[in-house]
Amino acid sequence: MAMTAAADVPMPDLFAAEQVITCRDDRVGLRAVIAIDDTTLGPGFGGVRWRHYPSTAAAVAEAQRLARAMTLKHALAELPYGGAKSVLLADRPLPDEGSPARTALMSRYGDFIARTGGAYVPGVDMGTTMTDMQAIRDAGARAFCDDVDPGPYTATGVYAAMRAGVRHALGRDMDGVRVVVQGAGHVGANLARYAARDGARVVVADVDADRARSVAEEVGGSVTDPLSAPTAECDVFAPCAVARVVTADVVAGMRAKVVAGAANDTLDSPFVAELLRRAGITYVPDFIANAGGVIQVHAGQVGWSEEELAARLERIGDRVTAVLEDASAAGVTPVEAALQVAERTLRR
Ligand SMILES: NC(=O)c1ccc[n+]([C@@H]2O[C@H](COP(=O)([O-])OP(=O)(O)OC[C@H]3O[C@@H](n4cnc5c(N)ncnc54)[C@H](O)[C@@H]3O)[C@@H](O)[C@H]2O)c1
Repeated sequence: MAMTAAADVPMPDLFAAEQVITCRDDRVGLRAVIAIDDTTLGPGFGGVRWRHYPSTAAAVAEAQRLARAMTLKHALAELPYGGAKSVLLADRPLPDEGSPARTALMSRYGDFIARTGGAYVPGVDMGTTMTDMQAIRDAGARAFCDDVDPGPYTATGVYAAMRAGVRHALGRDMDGVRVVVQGAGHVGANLARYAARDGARVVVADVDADRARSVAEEVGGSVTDPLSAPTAECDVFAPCAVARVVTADVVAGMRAKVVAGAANDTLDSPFVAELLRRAGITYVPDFIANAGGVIQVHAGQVGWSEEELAARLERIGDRVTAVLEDASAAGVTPVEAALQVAERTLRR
């Protein structure tokens, strides 16, 4: 995810989402935007992001874009949730976690969320924590705040997606496949472990050199520098760090045959999907591959056993196979094929 403020943007079409709600309370320093993209499949579930935005328009645009992505993610993961997201505008330094000022702000935000009558269900996203969700819940709103790190579940789903991509593109299993993992964090480190366990040759890139080295040593792999990771010599590039790393320039120099990772918004623009297709590189859409975290949240809500959860995570691989086959048959990008599946699910 981009950590810098997005460039300023024009105010988006507010009617592109089912509902866009602004919330303000100067007494606690709250300014927020809730975007509920689509509730066809259920209540709009999506995290609360807290960061600085250059303008209200930029905040609304990000909330709407991320809410749409959640709609697609839930539809493709066959989860009974709609898509939503909210952003808190960090106009001044954030109160410390657990401080009375932060609790007051989150509690007030919980009042606003409760007013949606359950149409918006928040969870943790960049800048917010389980403690924040608890304060929102204490104010009477529904919020997902199980104290479980979703990273390993997301990694399990991404790995199922990667195996499906490799099978489709290269007709082989993971033994001996060269995988570059960009970002050795909660998802990437686990992904590296899973791939290495199956005999893949793993290369790790992270801006935190110590972290990259330690994960590489653990999995018997090697390290490459973060800047050249997307174009490194390999079979699979797995972006698990920041957004929009696959640009037109990267595609021109890319040597991987498969791109499969966790990073939301992996592609710099929709057209990059077409460039990848033309270059013969199989792109596994991020919003299918990285659904393991939300699947785990749902498992906690409905009480799935670990076995049931594991089976649901593996199903991500089946979905990837179906989408890649559809895309090949129709001569379209996997993103287009996936959007068609989502549209069919939403119109059912
Ligand atoms: N955690 C989840 O369950 C989950 C679910 C869906 C999507 N995602 C997405 O997956 C990605 C990884 O998530 P995470 O939870 O592992 O994050 P994380 O913060 O735990 O790890 C990210 C890692 O990337 C490294 N990094 C940052 N910038 C980098 C760069 N330019 N090049 C190389 N390394 C860089 C960081 O040092 C860190 O080690 C994010 O884009 C996130 O939005 C995560």
